[in-house]
Amino acid sequence: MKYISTRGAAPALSFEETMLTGLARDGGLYVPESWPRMSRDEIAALAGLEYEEVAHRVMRPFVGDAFAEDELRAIIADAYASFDHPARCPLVQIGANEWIQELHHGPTLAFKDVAMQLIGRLFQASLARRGERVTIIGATSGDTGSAAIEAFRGLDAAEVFILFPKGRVSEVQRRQMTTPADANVHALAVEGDFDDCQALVKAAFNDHAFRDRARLAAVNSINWARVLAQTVYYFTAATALGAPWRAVSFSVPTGNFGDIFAGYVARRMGLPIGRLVIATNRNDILHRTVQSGEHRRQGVAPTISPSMDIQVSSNFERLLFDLLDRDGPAVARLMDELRGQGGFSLPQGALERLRAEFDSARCDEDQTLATIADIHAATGLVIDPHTAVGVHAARAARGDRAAPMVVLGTAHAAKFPDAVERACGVRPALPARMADLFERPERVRDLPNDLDALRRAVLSALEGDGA
Ligand SMILES: Cc1ncc(COP(=O)(O)O)c(C=O)c1O
Ligand SMILES: N[C@@H](CCOP(=O)(O)O)C(=O)O
Repeated sequence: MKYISTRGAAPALSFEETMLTGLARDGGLYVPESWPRMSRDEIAALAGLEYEEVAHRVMRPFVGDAFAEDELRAIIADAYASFDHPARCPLVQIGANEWIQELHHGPTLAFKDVAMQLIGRLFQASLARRGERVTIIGATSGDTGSAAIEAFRGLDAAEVFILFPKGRVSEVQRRQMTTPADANVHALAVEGDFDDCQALVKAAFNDHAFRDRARLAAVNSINWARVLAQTVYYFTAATALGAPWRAVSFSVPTGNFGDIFAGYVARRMGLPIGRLVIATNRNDILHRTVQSGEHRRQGVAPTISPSMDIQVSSNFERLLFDLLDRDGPAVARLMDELRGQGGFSLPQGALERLRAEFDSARCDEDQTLATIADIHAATGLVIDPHTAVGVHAARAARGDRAAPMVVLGTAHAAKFPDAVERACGVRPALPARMADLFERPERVRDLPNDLDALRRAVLSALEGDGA
């Protein structure tokens, strides 16, 4: 399998090269040159298998011969051994034919661990084989950062720089990033919002001299391997609920559009997904795009679901590539408009295709709090605000009640204790292994929203100069 850039002007790469490269050198995102299909029988055969076996069968066609059969199996097994639930991503019923898929059973209590635990190990194997070292720079609105740090901390082959928006992540999220003592981990608090952090990361990749000097690598969903690993749980949930013999719908709390794009990939592979609901908080660029065809960013508003406080949804570019019949130069023109003029209008055909693939709904702050309270009262479950946005959207866009609706439960409530307590009166506790999080010393450096400052911070850490 080869991977091509959404902007059409970078060389095609193998899976391993794509994973190690991150952003394409023309500024685009890598996607598979075609979507591998699974037959009905192959999908039916996934029902009841261990999560690890499903992961292997779903990902294998994308990985090609980059990793030997046994090596890939061993890496997958090791990655998910770090999860605290035997099903890895279990389903919990919350209503009539309505389910939450809990994706928070990994080490940092958010869905990011599902992919990050795997790609940390894939990177390690690959870099060891090649005798290479990389510098990871990542942007986070709270969860990617801690998952990346957990997956790469202490590794000789990677130096990790995580940019988070200062004052705009929860205290638990911040401490998860600032308390690891490993020398290869650098937490950077940026004066700005998540979009600023992500723009800085992309700008650093687009400075080719710096990128090559520091040997940059990406672990955001810029990296195709992240999205790929996230397609697996759509298969485990859907086959547990009757696919491929009936369609199963998903509601996905959405920010950077990576998690829901993984659902779109599963559908392209043949999984019968009914509705795919984009669930947004007040930062609703994606909902507005589906409603109006205008993809136009506004300022980022802080919310109680901070990990979704995003207005430039990176992976929308991957979808756009398909919506525009894989016309790279056309994607590049629209992305230039987004950067230069703050937005663009979807061409008519593209809007119709978008609406054929996705539903959308927006959830404001009061609705988020009310949903946490409702679910707690009805089921005793304590859900986090991002998951609540997903539940609200699922109910708003439900459609055929005979089709199971799965809400992706993207984080553990204990990451957002203040909002959750306000909503339902219960203050969710961190697991025992994290009980001393608030006593651990923090290590963090402030960073202005400035590319030059980022380059200096990275080079001074790597080379002891340039500061
Ligand atoms: C808890 C949580 N929910 C939802 C999202 C949105 O996911 P995505 O950015 O893949 O759309 C994020 C951030 O990515 C998150 O951390
Ligand atoms: N919500 C994310 C934002 C980054 O998303 P990614 O999937 O591109 O890494 C976060 O919590 O950091």
